[in-house]
Amino acid sequence: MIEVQGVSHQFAIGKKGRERIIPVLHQIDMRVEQGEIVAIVGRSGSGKSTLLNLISGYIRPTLGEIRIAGRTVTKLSEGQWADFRLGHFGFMFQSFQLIPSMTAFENVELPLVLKGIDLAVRKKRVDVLLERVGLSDCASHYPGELSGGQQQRVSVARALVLQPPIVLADEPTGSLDSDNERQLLTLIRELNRENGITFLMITHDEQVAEVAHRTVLLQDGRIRPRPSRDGMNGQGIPAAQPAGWTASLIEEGNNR
Ligand SMILES: Nc1ncnc2c1ncn2[C@@H]1O[C@H](COP(=O)(O)OP(=O)(O)OP(=O)(O)O)[C@@H](O)[C@H]1O
Repeated sequence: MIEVQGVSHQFAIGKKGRERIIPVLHQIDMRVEQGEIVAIVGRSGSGKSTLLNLISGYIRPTLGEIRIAGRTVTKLSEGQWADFRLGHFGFMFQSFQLIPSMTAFENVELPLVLKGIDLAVRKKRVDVLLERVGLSDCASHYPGELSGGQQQRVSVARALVLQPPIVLADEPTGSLDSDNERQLLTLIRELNRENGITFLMITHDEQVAEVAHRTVLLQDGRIRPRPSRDGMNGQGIPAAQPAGWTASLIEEGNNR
């Protein structure tokens, strides 16, 4: 599903002609199978966000190739990337990134509006998702009227509204207390199991890493083997057979 092959990345900072080169990632090879939950862990500055930004096409690798769902995305133009992102990724962030002047319903609906989806379909999809994340009663609330855990669940619903096969998450539980963190992790596991969604998550948090099928450790821009719970080296644990999007979350009958 996601294949990173021989990817290296360096940033150039400073004035043109007098740039300083900062090598960040070195020869990264990584595969994420459909239906896996994979956690990327590593110390601050080890290159986790850079790797996620490369996979989501916000930056291009200095060297190497990335394939997602069989497509070589490192060759896409900016415009093609924008379309590809909409069709393949949902995003979750530590800071939720909800729009404060929009209700929970409108925040979740926004990607559908941007995609030009019809009002009746939008309403049905948003209602189903808000119910799925346990927030039907809060549809008309503004983010400022919701707890941190509820805001993060709105952002999960928004990440899923275009039915992406992959969710990329950067410290998704970073600003949650332990109860809300537990609830969110349970939700992620259920969404993975019931709908076959692939999750690739950056985390500093062992609890988050524990819901993952496996963990990838980045150290100084290189992938290091990290023992997994069953004693394998963290690469290649077979993914659970995903049920697919049509299973239970969205029941419109016209999905992938
Ligand atoms: N746009 C940029 N320009 C120059 N250097 C950058 C840029 N983005 C990241 N870096 C550098 O790349 C290195 C890796 O940063 P990155 O954000 O990928 O690490 P990280 O593992 O995600 O860290 P953290 O856990 O603190 O978020 C750091 O030394 C950082 O300063």
